[in-house]
Amino acid sequence: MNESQYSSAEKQDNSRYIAYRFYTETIEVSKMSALAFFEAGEKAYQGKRFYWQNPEKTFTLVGLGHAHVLTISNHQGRFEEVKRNWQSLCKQIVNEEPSVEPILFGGFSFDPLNKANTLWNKFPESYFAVPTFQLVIKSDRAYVSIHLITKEEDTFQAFESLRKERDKLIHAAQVSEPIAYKKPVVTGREELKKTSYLSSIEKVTSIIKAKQADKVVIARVLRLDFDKPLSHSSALYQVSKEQPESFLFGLEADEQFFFGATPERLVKVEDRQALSTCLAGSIPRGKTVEKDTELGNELLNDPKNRSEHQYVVNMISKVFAAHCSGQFVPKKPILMKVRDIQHLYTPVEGELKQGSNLIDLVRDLHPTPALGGEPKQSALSLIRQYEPMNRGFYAAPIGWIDAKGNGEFAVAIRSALMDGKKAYLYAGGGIVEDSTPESEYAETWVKFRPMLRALGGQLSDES
Ligand SMILES: C=C(O[C@H]1C=CC=C(C(=O)O)[C@@H]1O)C(=O)O
Ligand SMILES: [Mg+2]
Repeated sequence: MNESQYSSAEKQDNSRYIAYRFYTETIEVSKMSALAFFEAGEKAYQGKRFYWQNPEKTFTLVGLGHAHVLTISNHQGRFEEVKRNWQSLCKQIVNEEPSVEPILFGGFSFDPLNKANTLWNKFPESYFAVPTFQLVIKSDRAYVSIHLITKEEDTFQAFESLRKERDKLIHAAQVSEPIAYKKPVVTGREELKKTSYLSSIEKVTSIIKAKQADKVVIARVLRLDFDKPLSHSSALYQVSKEQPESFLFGLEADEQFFFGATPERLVKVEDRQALSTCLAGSIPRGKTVEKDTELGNELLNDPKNRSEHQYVVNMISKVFAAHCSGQFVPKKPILMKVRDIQHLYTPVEGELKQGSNLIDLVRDLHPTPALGGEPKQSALSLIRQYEPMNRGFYAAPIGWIDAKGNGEFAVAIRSALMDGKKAYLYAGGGIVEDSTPESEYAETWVKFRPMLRALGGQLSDES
């Protein structure tokens, strides 16, 4: 990404935004396919698009073009800066009561202090954008907004041409034929640094046994090669078919594309009600109802998985106690079943205290011990030391916040980075005292499955 194209938030103080005016205009349109709208922006906005849909499918969001970008490289204050910059920008919104709130979408990298070689060269360590064209589909109604953030006083011409462009995009999305996406053709598949991954589990397990940490999540990468570059809308389409009951997300940074279908919510805030998800502890689905129930019960009663899970519950409860009142945490986990895997699941709820907001929760929750470990700082430094890669945005917070402070962030797992004719798939697992490299390795295969099927990368003996 060419830095000079973007305003670096490091240089921005609040006063800087006073010169800006933030114009927004929304129209309601006939319901259309969100993916068709994303696809309609392929030529003009590739590299500057995003896609989001919640698991309930009650909220879909697509962004085309950048009305404003926040890239932050001050890793210590990155959450604060995003929060402050977004709040300042929202103060410049010209419209009194926009019918749809403008939205900031993006994410934070997993660990900006990890200096290992990175594949994520187009992704800044914090990367958020206000889209030029924003499609929101909620309660079965569709809205398209134009956002224009400018210092110019006279916006008449600029707005007129944006309206023309908006109408073209809507038309293209509404009249397009349903796209018959084909499965990509995989020409190669490689497990990167498999030996280092296996030995890092052994090493970390012995560190945990020596009581130097309680839990550490270790992950690995699988590379797929294709005969030609994949279209990003096709990648989203394929993965949505493989794991429909998840958050579906996609974020472009120039020619790189990060996407996935994750079952894990980091945190959602709606009218000051906060909701987080403890999701850790895994077992495959059974082929029959009986086998599936048996495996589910095994997971619910397995001490290793219950301990993996409990670290997450304790940590999220602590963060909620600091930011919320009236928090509710069920005493025992239940099962979350997605297509290939069952997880232990505990929802945590509370009401935001005065002075706390969504980004504060993201800052303090990330990474939960479902992705980092316990204690947090020791786990992060063990990951830096032993995990043979740079996670980039894998396992990191990705999501949106609107001008009223409502929004939702997911944990970007079950995901892949697409880069031309290559895709890098990520999966990991929680290492506790009684983990073994073989069973963790097997667990990552189950986690890779939906993405592998989506991209046509499974071998013939893998379902
Ligand atoms: C780290 C991943 O999953 C986390 C989320 C749910 C269950 C997990 C587990 O059982 O190990 C992991 O903590 C991943 O999918 O890459
Ligand atoms: Mg696990």
